[in-house]
Amino acid sequence: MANIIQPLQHFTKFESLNLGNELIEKALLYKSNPALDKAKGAGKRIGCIFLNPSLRTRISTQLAAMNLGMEPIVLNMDKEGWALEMQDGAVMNRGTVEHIKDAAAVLGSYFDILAIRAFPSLTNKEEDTSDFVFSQFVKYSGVPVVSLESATRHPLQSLADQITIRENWSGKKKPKVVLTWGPHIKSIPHAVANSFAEWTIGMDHELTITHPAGYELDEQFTNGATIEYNQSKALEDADFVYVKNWSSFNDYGKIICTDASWMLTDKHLQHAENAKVMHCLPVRRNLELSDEILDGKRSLVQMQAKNRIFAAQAVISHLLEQL
Ligand SMILES: NCCC[C@H](NC(=O)CCC(=O)O)C(=O)O
Ligand SMILES: NC(=O)OP(=O)(O)O
Repeated sequence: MANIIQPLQHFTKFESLNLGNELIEKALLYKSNPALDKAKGAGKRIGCIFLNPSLRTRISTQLAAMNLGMEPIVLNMDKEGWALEMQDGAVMNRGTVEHIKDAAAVLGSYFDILAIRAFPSLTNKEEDTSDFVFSQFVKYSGVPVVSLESATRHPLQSLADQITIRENWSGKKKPKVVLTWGPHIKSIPHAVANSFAEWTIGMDHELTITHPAGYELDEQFTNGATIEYNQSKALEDADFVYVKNWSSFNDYGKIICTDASWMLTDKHLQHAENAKVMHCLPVRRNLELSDEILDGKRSLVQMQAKNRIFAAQAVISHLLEQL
């Protein structure tokens, strides 16, 4: 394949329009021929470390690595690893068994690339917004690190989402993309919403974000988007509607609205006839998003999930070129 345009040390966030386009094109090439670079990662290993549950990210990242001839090894660190100590200088005379600086350095010595999932606590805003846990792995492992969803971002999901938008848009104008908050019963992280906004704006689409008052996201991710508190107004003439719950960012981690009328149904899209609907999954059916939408023609959710393989393959391939 062609030489890389923009080098990348770690894959943790949106970097540039150029790199975004390069990764989307690479992913689409892999989608049409998954075995295109099947010898590229021969003799190399990727460690996929999960501190939280996962279906798509866990499997798609392994498939992506295998398509490149790499060997993936998964560690469910939350269940199978030792309890990790994160604080520098801690006297470890309580529950934690192993310091992150020791564990991350060991993992770095075992693998050529590390991939880490580390969700936020949703109770400690400062630690979460600085991506403290994820950053410790980056700091101490000494190898390229891929985010499998950190406290603040989910870039492999966002890349798969942008690939899906690219495949489903042939209009001449910029597509109108709407990110709409949907109800949920639990406190949910901001990472998917932050990252989707960051990538959608970065890829130069028109983004409108709609949510109840009090659900404003961290502005560093939404600068450049239109914020519209009236959901029906926001949805008018939408080309893509991304549904996602997140907890309050200002009143950190709190649920401040449970209004069921925010759940997206076909009726909400009466002024957006051609709108396609997206969700990262897992989705709480008939709470966040109705069955009629998820099982209907508008839904892109299965395509998004499939594209996770090729998003990961493009990213791992890019990193392999720099090893
Ligand atoms: N990785 C994709 C989404 C992960 C997470 N969802 C969740 O925690 C759902 C949990 C539940 O529905 O009980 C989120 O939205 O950030
Ligand atoms: N969309 C997504 O990241 O799914 P998992 O949490 O199942 O990996």
